Amino acid sequence: MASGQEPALVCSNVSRWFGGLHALKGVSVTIGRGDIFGLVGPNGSGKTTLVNAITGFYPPQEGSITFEGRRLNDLKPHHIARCGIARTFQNVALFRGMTVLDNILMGRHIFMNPNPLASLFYWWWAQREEIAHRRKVEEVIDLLQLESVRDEHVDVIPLGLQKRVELARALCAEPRFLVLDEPMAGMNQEEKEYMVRFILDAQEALGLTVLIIEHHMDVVTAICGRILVLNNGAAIAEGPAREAIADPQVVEAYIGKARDVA
Ligand SMILES: Nc1ncnc2c1ncn2[C@@H]1O[C@H](COP(=O)(O)OP(=O)(O)OP(=O)(O)O)[C@@H](O)[C@H]1O
Repeated sequence: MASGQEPALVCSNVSRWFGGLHALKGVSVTIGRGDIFGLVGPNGSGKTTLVNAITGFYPPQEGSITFEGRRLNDLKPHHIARCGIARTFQNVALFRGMTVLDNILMGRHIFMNPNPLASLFYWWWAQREEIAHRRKVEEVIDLLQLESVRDEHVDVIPLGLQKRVELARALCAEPRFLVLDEPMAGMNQEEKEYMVRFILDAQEALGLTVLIIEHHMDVVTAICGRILVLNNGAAIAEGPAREAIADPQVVEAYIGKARDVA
């Protein structure tokens, strides 16, 4: 984090085990407000596990995670979402059989307060709430240029667009901190370039802090200020993207994995 910058998220000595597997080994990192921060490492190095710890899916068993000064360790994922953290998933996790519009609208669920009695007596209030949700959804559809597919079923649109719909759904939760788990996975070059543009546009327009897991190093160096590199659950390098990627330990971690696979 740059000196004088305010921290958004602080992980201190975060550890997580799955049975006998030590998947995160005392990882510490501070992410500054407004940064696009990269999380990098070979397959199985613990990137998604760290994201799952931050978002409450698999809370850390040791260490602490704070967001804007508030401890997240004991909060459920939906409470963490209400604190202002939204995420997308490594494998597209959209509601099949539903349209693009309905999927994006689901991003508003953290603000919905389903109380049938209140809705009956205060129909005008419920209606006003519905209009506010729709307005936010339309804003995001505009920002991510999804107008032409809004009424399509998500099952029939290309993967690149499905990933953009997931991003739209996350943005509808009005996060201040956005976690993207491999948003470019499976995309061709053109789709990747579009996605990079939309992430940068969203970050700038909405003043977000972004944590992004990414395997494409060209993307990492293009959009991330700082990165953390994990290997076998441990942090092996942290710093400005180009410098950290060139660190001999990082080069060895990637070459070592390639050797194991060959
Ligand atoms: N829910 C789980 N139950 C058991 N083991 C898990 C679970 N989640 C992750 N792991 C294990 O923890 C280790 C780290 O996995 P993780 O998914 O965090 O790696 P990653 O760096 O995100 O990998 P990739 O780049 O392949 O997505 C792996 O050995 C994985 O098999």
